[in-house]
Amino acid sequence: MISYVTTNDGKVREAREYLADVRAVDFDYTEIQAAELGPIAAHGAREAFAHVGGPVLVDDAGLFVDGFDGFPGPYSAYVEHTLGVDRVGDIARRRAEETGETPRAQFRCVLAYCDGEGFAATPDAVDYGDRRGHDLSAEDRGTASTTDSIDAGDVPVKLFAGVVRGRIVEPRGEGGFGYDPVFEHDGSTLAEMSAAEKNAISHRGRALATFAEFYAER
Ligand SMILES: O=P(O)(O)OP(=O)(O)OP(=O)(O)OC[C@H]1O[C@@H](n2cnc3c(O)ncnc32)[C@H](O)[C@@H]1O
Repeated sequence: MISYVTTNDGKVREAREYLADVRAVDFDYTEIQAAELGPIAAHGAREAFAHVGGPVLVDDAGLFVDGFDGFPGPYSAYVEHTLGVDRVGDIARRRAEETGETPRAQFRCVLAYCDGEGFAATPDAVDYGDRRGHDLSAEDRGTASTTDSIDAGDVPVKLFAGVVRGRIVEPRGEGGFGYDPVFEHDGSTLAEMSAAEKNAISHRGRALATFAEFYAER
């Protein structure tokens, strides 16, 4: 049984489509300040593992707007709760109008898995999947996933990353959660998609699919 450690029900709904053997655990782990999602998720996974005492998955995600050098990125939750999704969308679109650029963005998700055991390969560098995402950016249709491991610190953690590219639009749709209404991928906002449609292309869906493969073999 894996404990999916989050306070966000939307994440758990999406995770259940990939993992039968999962329970939601509402544990508020420390979110360290970092420019990237990987270290935040890894730190959270170690803390959650110490709390739960069994296999845990911590999910750190964010919206990275191209014209803002990736902001709000790791601060997406804070910005959602302070500015709000609609205002983030307004600002991104207004800036794009001024510069004549398309308001491109990407969602990234990093899942950090920890079960107290080691992993076979543990390279130092953590790849969040954005390189591959950028390769596909021309049509705003790219999705990608990667895996990596980091063993800095006492307990090994394995990371699974996913990315989806798209553009910021006026809010549309009732589904999903968070920034989904203002993020369009291939003609639909994520909030206009069913959970299965979103999972098929989303940052979290890619990361979960890669994790599910790994877990099935473990
Ligand atoms: O930390 P936990 O408890 O898991 O829950 P959280 O909602 O605070 O999650 P994050 O720290 O990962 O913050 C991510 C922010 O990005 C948003 N977000 C994450 N995944 C998303 C998705 O698939 N679609 C839209 N918004 C998403 C989410 O609403 C938050 O504002």
